[in-house]
Amino acid sequence: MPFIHAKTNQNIAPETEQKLKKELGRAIECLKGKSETWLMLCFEPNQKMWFQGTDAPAAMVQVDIFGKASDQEYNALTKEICRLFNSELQIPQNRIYVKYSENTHWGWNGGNF
Ligand SMILES: O=C(O)c1cc2cc(O)c(O)cc2[nH]1
Repeated sequence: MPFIHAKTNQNIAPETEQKLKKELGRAIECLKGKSETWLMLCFEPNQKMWFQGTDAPAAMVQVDIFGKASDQEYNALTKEICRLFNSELQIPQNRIYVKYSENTHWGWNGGNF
């Protein structure tokens, strides 16, 4: 049950949002055992964001997972996320942060996994 929460100061057109949704559903498979089946997404476009003193295109992508993944898996996912946000939203890869959180407790449907 991963959760990807992406904030950006760029607009996201409806067709781009669909593409991001589809591609992130594939990218999450970089993490062993994760898939679109349990993936929740949240896009927050048009945010007021500054990085390194400028409001040039930037993104903050937070990935929450239940359990753990390896450094290699995280590196592969960061590569995919940066490639995707660059190709779809024209955000330079050096203006994209990707942050990971591993969670031991995750609730769903009235109970915890
Ligand atoms: O996506 C995951 O991290 C995930 C899905 C899933 C389903 C399930 O029934 C479990 O017991 C664990 C679990 N993790």
